[in-house]
Amino acid sequence: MTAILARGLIKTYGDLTAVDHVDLEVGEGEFVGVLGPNGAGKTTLLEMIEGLRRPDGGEVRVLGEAVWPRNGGLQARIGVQLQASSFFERLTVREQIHTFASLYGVGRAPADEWLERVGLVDKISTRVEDLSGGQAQRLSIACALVHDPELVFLDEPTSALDPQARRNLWDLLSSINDAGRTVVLTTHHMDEAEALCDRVAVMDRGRVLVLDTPASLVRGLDAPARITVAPGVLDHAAALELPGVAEVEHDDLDGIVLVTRDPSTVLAELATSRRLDGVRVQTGTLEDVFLSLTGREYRA
Ligand SMILES: Nc1ncnc2c1ncn2[C@@H]1O[C@H](COP(=O)(O)OP(=O)(O)OP(=O)(O)O)[C@@H](O)[C@H]1O
Repeated sequence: MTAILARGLIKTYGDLTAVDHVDLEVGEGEFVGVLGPNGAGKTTLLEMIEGLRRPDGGEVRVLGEAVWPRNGGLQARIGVQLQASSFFERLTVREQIHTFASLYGVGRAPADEWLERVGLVDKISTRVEDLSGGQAQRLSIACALVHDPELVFLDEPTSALDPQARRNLWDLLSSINDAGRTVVLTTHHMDEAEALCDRVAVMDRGRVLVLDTPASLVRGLDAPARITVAPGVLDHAAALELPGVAEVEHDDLDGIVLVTRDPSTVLAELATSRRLDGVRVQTGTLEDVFLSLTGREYRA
C-alpha cells in the first residue's frame, strides 16, 4: 500500500511560495528523508501531509485516507514528533509520556519502555522545562512513538543531539523501520540522509528537485572517483601509467590521489601490484548532488 500520496501540493505565505507544486509518494515500510537547507519548505510540506496545515492547492492521502479536513481516525495511526515547546507544562518526563500514552489508550509499562529506549530513565522525575535541548528532543520522539504508529513523521529529530545520542537515535529509527513502520524525516544533514534513508527527496526553494535512493543520486552525478594511495607507495609517473587513471594529484598528508572514472580497474591494478594497503576511495556525496542540481554549495 502507499503510505503517502501527495499531488501538486502548494502553500503560499503572501508573495512567498513555501511549497511549490510538490508531488511525493512514499510506500508502506519505506524510510524517506526530506533534505534541504533552511527555508526550503520541508516543515511546511510535512505539516500539510500530517493534516496540520491546510494546503492552498493539491491533495494528500495518508494510509489511504484524506488528511483534510482533520481526520481523527488517522491521527491515531500516525506519530508526529512535537516541537519541545509543545509539552504539557510542569509535568515530569514520566507524567508527560504517561499523559500521551493515556490519550492513545496505551498502558504505563509500554510508555516507560519508550523512556528506556530513548535513554531518559534517569530523568523520569525531571520536569520537562528542566530538560536539556537534546533530552527534550528525545522525549518528544518517545511521545511520538508511544502508540506504535504505522507512519512516523520526524522534523529534524537529531538537531539538538550530541554525536553519541544521534547515533543511538539512528539505531532506534532503523529498528522501528525494520519492524515495518514507515518513517519520514526532515534533515539538514546529508550524512544522516545517506545513513538512514531508502530514498531522499532533495528540496530547495519549495520544490522537490529529485527523489531517489542516495546511491542512485550519487551515481547520477557522473563524478570521477578519487582513490588515495598512502605516501611512498607510488610515484607520480607510475601512478599516471596505471590503466584507468585520468589524473594524479598530490596530497602532502595523505599521499597520491588517483582520479578515475573506472575505479574497479584501478583498484584491480593496485591489488595485483600489492599496493592496496591503506587505500581510500571517495565517490560523490549528496552535497555534490545538491551542487549539481542548484549550482549552489549546500549549507545546512
Ligand atoms: N507561518 C508562516 N508565515 C509566513 N512564512 C512562513 C510561515 N511558515 C514558514 N514560512 C516561510 O516558508 C518558507 C519555508 O519554511 P519551512 O519552515 O517550511 O522550511 P524548512 O525547510 O522546514 O526550514 P528549516 O530547515 O529552517 O526548518 C520559509 O521561507 C519560511 O520563512
